[in-house]
Amino acid sequence: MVRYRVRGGNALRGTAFIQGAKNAVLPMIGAALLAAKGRTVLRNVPIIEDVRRAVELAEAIGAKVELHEAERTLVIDASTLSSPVLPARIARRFRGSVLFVPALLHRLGEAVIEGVGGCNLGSRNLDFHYLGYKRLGAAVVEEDTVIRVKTSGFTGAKLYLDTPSHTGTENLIMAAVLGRGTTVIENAALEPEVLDVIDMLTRMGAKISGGGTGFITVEGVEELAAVEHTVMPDRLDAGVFAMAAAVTGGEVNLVGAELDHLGVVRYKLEQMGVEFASHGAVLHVRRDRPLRPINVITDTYPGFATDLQSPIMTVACLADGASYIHERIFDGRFALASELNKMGANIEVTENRAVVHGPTPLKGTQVTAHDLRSGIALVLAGLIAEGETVIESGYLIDRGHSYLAERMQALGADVVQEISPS
Ligand SMILES: CC(=O)N[C@H]1[C@@H](OP(=O)(O)OP(=O)(O)OC[C@H]2O[C@@H](n3ccc(=O)[nH]c3=O)[C@H](O)[C@@H]2O)O[C@H](CO)[C@@H](O)[C@@H]1O
Ligand SMILES: C=C(OP(=O)(O)O)C(=O)O
Repeated sequence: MVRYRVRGGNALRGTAFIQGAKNAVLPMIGAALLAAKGRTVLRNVPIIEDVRRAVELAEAIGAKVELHEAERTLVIDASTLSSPVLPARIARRFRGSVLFVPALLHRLGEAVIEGVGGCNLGSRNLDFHYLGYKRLGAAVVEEDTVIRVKTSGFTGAKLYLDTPSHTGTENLIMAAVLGRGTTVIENAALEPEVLDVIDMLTRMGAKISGGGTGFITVEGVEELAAVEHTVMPDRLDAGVFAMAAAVTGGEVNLVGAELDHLGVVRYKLEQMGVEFASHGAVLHVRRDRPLRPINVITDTYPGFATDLQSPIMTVACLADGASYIHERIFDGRFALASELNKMGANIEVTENRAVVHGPTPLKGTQVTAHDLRSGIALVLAGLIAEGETVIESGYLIDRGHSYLAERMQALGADVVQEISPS
């Protein structure tokens, strides 16, 4: 059992190093498995639980993987891929497991999906993935809780997504890259992580155009080579550290953070009174005035990232007036509200809308992280609460944020990770 203990009251000051992006490295591990020869080297890998699960899953299907934690480097040899089964005991622990399917289909002609994990945010369908595989020439059979996908080779087709799914776009691109002929994907996701994955696949030899336009064309190629690639910075980690400075009235330098990747999140924080200044690869963030309330509507990139909706709910608890939050991506992403209310917040939730009545002083208590981002949002609440906040399960936070306690402590925060036998 992992828990975080946070004692509030310190304004954060100093330098934080932004980790590599979870939502880029996971599809990149899936992409590395497409290379039948050679060794892929991924740099700037975040040392998070999801990466550890991805390593276990890659090993379970026969790849040889080395995770060099101190060097934040993964070395992947996928030439030995041998099993099409994505075992439930690993795959159900993280969402990124779904990104291994295209490589299994190309390399072994079959993928057996015993389950897919990820944050519990309401319905998280995969129909766009399966419909896409079918249009490209696969058979998809559902047997109880197991889904079997089989193909004797993909042929290019015209695909569309009802909404621009992040992993859906990545998976259909990875399905098309080694297919015969041309595939067009309409209404594709625009997230920076998707573009970084396209960049890596392109260097592997894939022919992909239109990334970032919503309309992607893929010309199939015969084979892909193993390459070295540096994972982009994690915009969600950067957003969280910016909000940690915001809630505590602090001033931090975020090394490696890209202001452009924050999209609308940047403008919403500025409206609240947070200041940003880019100095090359260092993003300076500070807040030295009362926070103003805000309206947030989550959307796909460059809209307000749903993964930062929970953290900004904590920031809104400090704002002088009522903030409105409309969650449009997931139908069950407000479990945080009742946890913040236990700490003294005043948040009303009606379906997918929340009103945060600020400012309310927060008091430390025992709270539950229902998912990764509600967990980190409770850490932010702990930073400004009176007394001690204890957050369980810390594992969910560790799924997506590396060395959290150490990086917070370097800024002067009192955050401790505690591991005890469960
Ligand atoms: C590993 C990873 O990259 N995770 C991210 C990814 O998740 P993920 O890729 O799972 O999220 P999607 O973009 O696919 O899902 C967004 C919405 O589309 C719906 N949908 C999606 C696919 C599908 O086939 N059918 C369907 O209806 C989902 O139910 C959900 O309501 O994007 C999310 C939205 O930015 C982020 O919160 C996650 O951090
Ligand atoms: C929803 C998230 O992740 P996943 O898709 O991996 O569950 C997240 O990172 O907030």
